[in-house]
Amino acid sequence: MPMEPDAGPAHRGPAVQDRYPDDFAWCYGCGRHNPAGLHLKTYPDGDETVTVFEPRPEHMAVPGFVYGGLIASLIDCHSMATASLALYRRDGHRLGDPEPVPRCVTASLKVDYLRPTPLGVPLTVRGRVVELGQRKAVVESELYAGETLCARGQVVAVLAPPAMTPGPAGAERRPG
Ligand SMILES: CCCCC/C=C\C/C=C\C/C=C\C/C=C\CCCC(=O)SCCNC(=O)CCNC(=O)[C@H](O)C(C)(C)COP(=O)(O)OP(=O)(O)OC[C@H]1O[C@@H](n2cnc3c(N)ncnc32)[C@H](O)[C@@H]1OP(=O)(O)O
Repeated sequence: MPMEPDAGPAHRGPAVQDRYPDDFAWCYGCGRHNPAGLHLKTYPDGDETVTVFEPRPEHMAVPGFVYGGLIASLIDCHSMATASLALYRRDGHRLGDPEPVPRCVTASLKVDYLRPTPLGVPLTVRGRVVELGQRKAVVESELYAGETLCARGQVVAVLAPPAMTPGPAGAERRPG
């Protein structure tokens, strides 16, 4: 069966973050060029998106449990990618097209921590767009440890305005 270019991880298609423009691929949470970053990867899954990330021991809040700031980062980056993909598709593209995926910035990030999130297991975040505007998307993302819903985020993403140009090239883009 031919591989669908817009398919999820089971189909080994590109992640949204693989298709961001190079200048906008330095984010700590998901930038493919940031050697010290988390390298989160978001894949389409029907009308939703999915990512899987296994926190490392240093991501702890207290022994055995994940730091809430990390959870917020996963929800943030996954929701930004979910919004970017929705705007890309709205413009008639499919992931895998040669045009880069547009970049969004976080206007608002709200996280509800519903249950303690255990360390030592992969976390799955599923996202979906609940409102799509011309330059804005509202995304809801849910974070699971196994079958347990541990956190829920509501995120407002705004397309980076064309006037927003990246900072100067050089050392400040190359941490460490
Ligand atoms: C890194 C960000 C800043 C650096 C900029 C320089 C260059 C970068 C260029 C592109 C970005 C590339 C890569 C980004 C990398 C990583 C991203 C990962 C995620 C992050 O780590 S990113 C950092 C934290 N992020 C910020 O640093 C944003 C600071 N901020 C702003 O730059 C403005 O604030 C902005 C652009 C968000 C909006 O400003 P704006 O003037 O363009 O748009 P406007 O006000 O018209 O809002 C349009 C619609 O969004 C709604 N809206 C706005 N704010 C809202 C809020 N707080 N709550 C609910 N809704 C809100 C309005 O209600 C309206 O909705 P509606 O269309 O329905 O009326």
